[in-house]
Amino acid sequence: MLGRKLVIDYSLYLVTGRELLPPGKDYYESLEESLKDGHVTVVQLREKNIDSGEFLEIAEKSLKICDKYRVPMLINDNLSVALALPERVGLHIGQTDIPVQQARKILGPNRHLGLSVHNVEQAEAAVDLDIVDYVGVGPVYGTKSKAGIEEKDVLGPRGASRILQALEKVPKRLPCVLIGGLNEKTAAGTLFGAVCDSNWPDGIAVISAIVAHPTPSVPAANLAKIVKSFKKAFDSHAKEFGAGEPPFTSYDIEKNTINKIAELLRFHRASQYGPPLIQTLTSHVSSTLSANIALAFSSSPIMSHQEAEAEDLGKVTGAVVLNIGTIGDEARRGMRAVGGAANRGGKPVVLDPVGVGASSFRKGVVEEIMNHTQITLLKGNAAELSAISGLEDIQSRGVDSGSGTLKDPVNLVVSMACKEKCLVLLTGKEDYLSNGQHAVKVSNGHELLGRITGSGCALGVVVAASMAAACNFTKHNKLPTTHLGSFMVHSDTNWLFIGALMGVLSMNIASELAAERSDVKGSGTFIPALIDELAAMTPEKIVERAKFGFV
Ligand SMILES: Cc1ncc(COP(=O)(O)OP(=O)(O)O)c(N)n1
Ligand SMILES: Cc1ncsc1CCOP(=O)(O)O
Repeated sequence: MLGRKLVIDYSLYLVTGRELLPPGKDYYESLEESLKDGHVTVVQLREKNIDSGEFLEIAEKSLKICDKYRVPMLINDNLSVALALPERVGLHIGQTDIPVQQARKILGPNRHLGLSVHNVEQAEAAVDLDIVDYVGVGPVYGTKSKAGIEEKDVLGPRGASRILQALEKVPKRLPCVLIGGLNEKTAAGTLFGAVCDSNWPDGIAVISAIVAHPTPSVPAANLAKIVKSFKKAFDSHAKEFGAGEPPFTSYDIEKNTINKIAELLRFHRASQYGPPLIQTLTSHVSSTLSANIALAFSSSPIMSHQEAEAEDLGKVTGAVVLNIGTIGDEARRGMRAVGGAANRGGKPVVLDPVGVGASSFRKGVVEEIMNHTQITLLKGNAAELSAISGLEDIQSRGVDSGSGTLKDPVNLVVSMACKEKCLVLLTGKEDYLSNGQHAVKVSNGHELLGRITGSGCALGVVVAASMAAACNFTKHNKLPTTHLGSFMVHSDTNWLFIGALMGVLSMNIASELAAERSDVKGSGTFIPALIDELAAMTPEKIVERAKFGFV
C-alpha cells in the first residue's frame, strides 16, 4: 500500500516538447503562459536529446514555474533527474524504460509514478502490480511528437476503450490519461469514445496542441473546458445510468425536428461556405453514381483513397465516407489515413460496411476501421448491422442490399449506437436512425432504389454531406456545440442527428418523386430522374412528404 503524498488531477496533462515550440518562442515563457490561468493540472518534462545535467537544470527552473502556479510536475523517463529533485516531483516511464518494479523500489512509496500502456496485457499487468499511480494510454492517434509510432500502434478511441476496460478492477481503479494526437478538435470525441462499460478517462495528455501554439494559454483554456464538460456530462450520467450508456446531456431532439431539418436544408442549399467536399472511398461499382448524387445534393465529391494525400485533403473536407464495397489493400490503407485525418479535423465519418457478413476478410476490415477511427455514423442493412453486432439471426448472402428482417430493429440501432458511440442508421424498407438515446423510423422511399446498384452507397454520401452541412450550420450560427462521443450536440438539439435524418429523407423522398414521374419506365430511367429529383429537393418538399416518427 502506498502512502501517496500527491493527489493529482489528470484533467489536462501537459507534456513538454521544446522542439515543437513556435520559432522564436522561449520555452519558459511558453510554460508559464500555459500554466498561468490554472487550466493545466499537471506537467511532465519530456526531454529526449539532452544529457541528464542539462535536463536537471531545465527541470529545476521549470519546477519553480510549476510551484508558482501550484501545478504538480513529473519527469519523463529519467530516474536520476527525478531523484535529484524534491520528492513531490514524480516520474513517468514507458514499457521499455527501467522496469516499473525497480523504479518503484528506487523511488520509494511516496513519489508519484506513471506508466505508459499500449495494450490490454500491459494494462492488466499494471493493475495487478499495484505500484503505479496512473497510466498513460496511447497513442490514441498518430502523432509527429513521438518518434517511431507506426500505424499498427495507433489505438483509436475503441482500442483505448478496451484498455480502459482492463484497468477497471474492483476494488481498485487505476487512473488513466489518453495521449497521442489529442487537440481541440479530437479531444471530446476521443474522451467519450474511450468510455467503456465501467471505466472512463481521467484526462488527456498533450504536447503539440499546447506547446506548438503561439499563445498556449488559448488551447489550454479550450482543452480544459472540453475535459470539464466531458466530466460534467459523464459524471452526472454515470451516476444515473452507468458508464456503458452514452452520456448525453438532456436535449429535446423531438421538438420541431421537421422545422430544424427544413432550416438545415435551406442553409445547406444557400451555404456561403460553398458545397462541402465529401471524400468518398467507395466501390468502383458505385463510384460514379455516388459522385453524381453528391453533386446533385450541393456537395463536391472527391473519390480519392490515396493514403498519401489524406492529410492534405483532411484539411478541406466536410465529411468522409468509408465504404468497403470493393475494398483492396490500397483502399484499406487509405481508409486508415483518411479516417485518422477526419478524426483529427473533427469531420464526420460515415462507415458503410457493405457485405460485412459475407466474409471474415470483410469483418476484419470493418473491425480494423472501427478500431482506428471514431465513426460518426454507421450505416448498414439488417444483415450488415447484425453481422457487426454479433446477432446470429440474419446471414448476409452477398453485398447487395438484401436485408432480411429483424425482430427488434429499434433495439438493434439503439444498442449499437450506445456501444459504438455513434449514430446508427439501419436501412431497409423502413429506415431506423438512432443516437443511442432516441430512435426514429423513416417510412419514405421507393422499391426502385433497391433495383439499382449503388443506391445504398449513394445514400451514405448524402448522409455525409448532410452532416457536413450540420457542422457548417453550427459553426455559422456560433451554436455552443460540444462533442459527445462522435456527436456534435447543441444544448437542445443534436444537429448531426438532424443532419443524418435530413440526408435519409432527402434521398428517400427524391426516390418517390422520381418513381412518380411519367418519364420513368423502370430502373434505367429511374437513375437520372433520382439525380434530378435530389438536385431539386427543397425544404418544402421534405416538410410536405416526410414520413417519420420517434419510436
Ligand atoms: C502521460 C504520458 N503517457 C504516455 C507517455 C509516453 O511515454 P513513453 O512510452 O515512455 O514514451 P516517451 O514519452 O518516453 O517517448 C508519456 N510520456 N506521458
Ligand atoms: C509521448 C507520447 N506517447 C504517446 S503519443 C505521445 C506524443 C503525444 O504528443 P501530441 O499531443 O503532440 O500528439
